[in-house]
Amino acid sequence: MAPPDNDVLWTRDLHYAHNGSPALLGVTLGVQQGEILAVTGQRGCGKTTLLGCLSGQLVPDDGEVWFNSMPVHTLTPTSRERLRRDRFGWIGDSPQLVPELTAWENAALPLLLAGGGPRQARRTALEWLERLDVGECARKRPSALLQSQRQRVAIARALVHQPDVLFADEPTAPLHRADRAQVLRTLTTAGRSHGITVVLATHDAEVATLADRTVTLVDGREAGATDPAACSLSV
Ligand SMILES: Nc1ncnc2c1ncn2[C@@H]1O[C@H](COP(=O)(O)OP(=O)(O)OP(=O)(O)O)[C@@H](O)[C@H]1O
Repeated sequence: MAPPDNDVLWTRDLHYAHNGSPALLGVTLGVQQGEILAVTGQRGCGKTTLLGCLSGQLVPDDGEVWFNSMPVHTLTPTSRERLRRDRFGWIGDSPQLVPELTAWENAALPLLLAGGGPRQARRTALEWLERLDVGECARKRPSALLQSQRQRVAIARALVHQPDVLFADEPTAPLHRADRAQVLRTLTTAGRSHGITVVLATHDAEVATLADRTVTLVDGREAGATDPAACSLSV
């Protein structure tokens, strides 16, 4: 089944189990172009697994994932890798930077991997580092940075190539409370001004207020979604 025209991302009846332990039990949702969608729910409800399936990191056991007209669930590993590199950005709850590279080199990686010129890549990376208040760290390696600075560099790296979709899984987890609002503002402003669709997983209701829409998961299902098996038993 093809996705609705106005959804940039779309899933139908998504199921995923980690080593036999169910994490998603039939999630169906659409995300519109340029929308900021918060995925909320208690710890362990399936947020990270859902983002993993949407972004092509995980292949669902059942169900469909579409990015525009591309069936992500049937792509080869190489095509999924390319899709993730070229069209998606990812921010996790702990920054994974290349230790041998400086902050600006880390931030510029997506542009360099896409074959961009080093001078332009450096300039763009420096602009994002400035925007995220870590411009002064540009020449330092990750080991010389605070955890909160490393996370800002990771966020710059996720945005530097202006992805179509940014997946952010608890992006402010390593930040102090005072830093969170500024980083979230930068993220959402970047999303809105560059037309980037943002899918933001968080268990923090305050963070979710910055989104256009919120989907809540409960035990691997959307809150309010009913278990078809339970329905058929109850009629
Ligand atoms: N690699 C794994 N191996 C086995 N079980 C896993 C694995 N990753 C997640 N799970 C289980 O799958 C379920 C969903 O986990 P997931 O991380 O997607 O939820 P979450 O809502 O993102 O939680 P959190 O807020 O703690 O990150 C949980 O029961 C979790 O224990």
